[in-house]
Amino acid sequence: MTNSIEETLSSSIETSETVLRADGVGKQYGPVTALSETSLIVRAGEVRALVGENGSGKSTFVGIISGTVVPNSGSVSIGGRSLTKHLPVESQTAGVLTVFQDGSLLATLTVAQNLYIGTPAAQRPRFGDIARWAASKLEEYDLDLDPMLRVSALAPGDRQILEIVRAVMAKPRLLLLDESTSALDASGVDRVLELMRVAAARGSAVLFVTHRLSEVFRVADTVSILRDGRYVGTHLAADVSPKQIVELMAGTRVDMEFPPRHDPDPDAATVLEARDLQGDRFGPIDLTLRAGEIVGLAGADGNGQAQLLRGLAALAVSGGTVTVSGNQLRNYRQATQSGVVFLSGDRKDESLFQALSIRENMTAGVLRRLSTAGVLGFGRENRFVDRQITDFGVRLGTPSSPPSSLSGGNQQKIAISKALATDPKVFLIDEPTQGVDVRSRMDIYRFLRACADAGNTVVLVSSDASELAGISDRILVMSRGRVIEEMPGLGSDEESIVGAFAVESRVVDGDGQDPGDVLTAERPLADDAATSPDPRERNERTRRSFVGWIRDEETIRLVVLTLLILAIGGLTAAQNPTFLSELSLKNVLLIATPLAAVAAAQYCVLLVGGIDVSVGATMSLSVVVMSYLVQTGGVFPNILVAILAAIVLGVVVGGINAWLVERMRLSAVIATIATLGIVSGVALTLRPTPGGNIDYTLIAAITKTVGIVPIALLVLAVLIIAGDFVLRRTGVGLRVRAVGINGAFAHRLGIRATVIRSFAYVLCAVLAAIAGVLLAAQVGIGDPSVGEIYTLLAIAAPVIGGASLLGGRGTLVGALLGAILLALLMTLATVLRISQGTNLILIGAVTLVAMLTYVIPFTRARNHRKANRQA
Ligand SMILES: Nc1ncnc2c1ncn2[C@@H]1O[C@H](COP(=O)(O)OP(=O)(O)OP(=O)(O)O)[C@@H](O)[C@H]1O
Repeated sequence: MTNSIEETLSSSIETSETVLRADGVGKQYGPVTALSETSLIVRAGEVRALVGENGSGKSTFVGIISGTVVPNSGSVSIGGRSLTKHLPVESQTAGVLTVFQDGSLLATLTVAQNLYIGTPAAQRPRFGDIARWAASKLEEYDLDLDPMLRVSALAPGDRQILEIVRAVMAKPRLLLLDESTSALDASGVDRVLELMRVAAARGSAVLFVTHRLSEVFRVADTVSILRDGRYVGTHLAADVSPKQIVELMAGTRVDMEFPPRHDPDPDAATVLEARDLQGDRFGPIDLTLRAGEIVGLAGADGNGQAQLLRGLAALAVSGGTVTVSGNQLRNYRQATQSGVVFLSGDRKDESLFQALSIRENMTAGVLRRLSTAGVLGFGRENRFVDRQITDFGVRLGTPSSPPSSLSGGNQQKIAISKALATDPKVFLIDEPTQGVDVRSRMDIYRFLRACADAGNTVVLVSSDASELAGISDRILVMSRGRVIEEMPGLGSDEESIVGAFAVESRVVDGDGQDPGDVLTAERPLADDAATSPDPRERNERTRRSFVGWIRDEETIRLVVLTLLILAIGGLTAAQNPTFLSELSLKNVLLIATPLAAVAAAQYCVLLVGGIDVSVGATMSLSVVVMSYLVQTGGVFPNILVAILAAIVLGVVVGGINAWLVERMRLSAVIATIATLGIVSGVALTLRPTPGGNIDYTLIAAITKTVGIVPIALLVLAVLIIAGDFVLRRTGVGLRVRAVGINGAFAHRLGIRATVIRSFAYVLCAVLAAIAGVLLAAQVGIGDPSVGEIYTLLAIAAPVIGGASLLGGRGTLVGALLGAILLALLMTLATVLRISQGTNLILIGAVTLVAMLTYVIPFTRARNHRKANRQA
């Protein structure tokens, strides 16, 4: 075998254009060398596999090429164009599209919006045409998905394929796939390999990372190997065997035998018994698990295997019983007390505590064992952690780092070691070797077998049928949420397992039975709903078209909020008819004007996932500045000068906030609390006590009304509606919302998330300073603390209007209505002659009612949808 890539490849891919050239690239994370001196060339039309053990630097290499990781050394060029900025947008412009290990689909956006946002700008349709465009693309790639469906409603396998289709359909120069088949079953893998072939046939260079070596031999022309962050070599796939590749990856001989199985013992003690068990997408199911056995759950993706596994841990169960050693389980707490441990396939959100260190994650389940009289023994803890790291072959920098510093496979090893350390009686594990290299996979199989041999039971779900065949004593094949066949593990193989659920599909296709009875491998449960003639399905469609008619949930919120304002107004008028007088209503709207401006300001940062608690102080400072600049008899008693000064003030304060949050990486709350202090201090220094009369021309201009509505509020309303139009009906708006939904994913998609967030902070401060101008006209004097009460009101108003502190949600109009509602409530003390205290209680209570009004119906609607899907 040769290590010279050029000589090896020139014979096969011959004279094709060089697409990717990486020369000596390296990356260091503190003491960890993730990648060193790696040089690769990939040509047009070539499918290259990149393999290596966990932590060998594959994702780092993919990250460098796609612009998400900045290398410490070396150079990269795409199609002859050097990458110098190392940003996703630069790589994408050069023609690189990447499907990342943990994805980059935005769950709360629709399929169509996700397709749009991940497609290079030059190939995107007009924003108004995205539904039709997406439908035609989905049809072209034979993907049976509703373009208007939210991605969160898709099965994991469908998400993975959607993401790959999105990249392939853009015909990139270089297609990068980082473990893109890890959650796919056999038919899903077939599709992805086919998509790679299509991309290569069209002239793309394809580089894919995988731990499934069978894929290398099915699709790759060439294979490059990394070991411990170093480039080992590149070979023609036809010239090497799986065993050779494994040994090149490990640098040593590797035993690839599954651990030996014993004959099943029918007299072994029952450990877990499930009767009529049912829940989301599965059941009713009867199951008996015995001591010493490993049971595999097989089936096409989305047929209830993962849900049944959760059900056995008493999670999300809607009926039936689970009994462990005679104790009936009512919840997961009881399950864990009875020795049941469930390890989810979602290691990022459910298996590891991301905020804790690797060490804390490893010891979380065994603290009692490592403690004396409730005090953790450091020596014992260190010895335990060191042993686990060695036993599970974890490659890491230091155990005090967070799990995010580990490669994907090493995170999985930590998750498994953490679960096994608790000596589970029943170990329920979803995708145990997802993202794990071949050698470590064998180690994990041995650990699972040892767990069973100790008299416990292991149940695993895996999309890899050969894994189930190799490790399981019994295999339960599931279809449409039921167990349709049981087969012994011994003697089974990938073909016989996949054949068991594929037969179901042939039966349906062949004799035309009701497709609702049996789920096909091609049409899993989640998609099945789209074509089923079930009456509940019709209800769901009617509901969807109703929601479509009134646009969406955000619109429902606006309607509810308007009704709430009218109801409170009506009740107040019934108590005190003078409330409906022109003067009284005008008063409410005047109070609402600066509040609406600062609420819109706050919404700008909330939308992109930030928060600015300095807005009230900025308003105060703006009022103080106005009291000098546009005071009676002053030099510039002019509204334009006032606005200009507010813009300058806002740019300075917002610029500082943006710098602290985006550049210095301070938490938004902490950073803006600091600016709140500084800005308040400046206001107090300029005007230690209230003083300086604001010029009447400014007051008159700002408090002028048309009927009962202040002109300033009308102008604001027009700007707010225009803002919402841009945010919800244009591609620019979608990209801004994407930053709030998931900033990291938006960055991967080539969206300049940092620039957008920085701009949001500046815009927020500018609007807050303008709100200060509006307030100055109302208070008429330079009061240095007049803005204080707006600090919290500015957050409450947009949140009442549907914004989320987590970003990406709500509308500007919602913030406006929230401000009007709060202004209305603030006037009640005078109108209803109630005490300030009672008024505050009322404001709090109505705010809560407003929020609950949204939450309850939507939670019900969600449950209703879920129930329909389960049916
Ligand atoms: N952000 C980070 N901070 C610190 N160390 C990191 C970081 N990202 C990766 N590493 C380290 O760099 C090394 C290479 O990681 P990388 O993710 O490239 O490996 P990989 O080959 O893709 O592994 P896997 O197959 O498990 O996904 C690992 O040891 C990992 O712990």
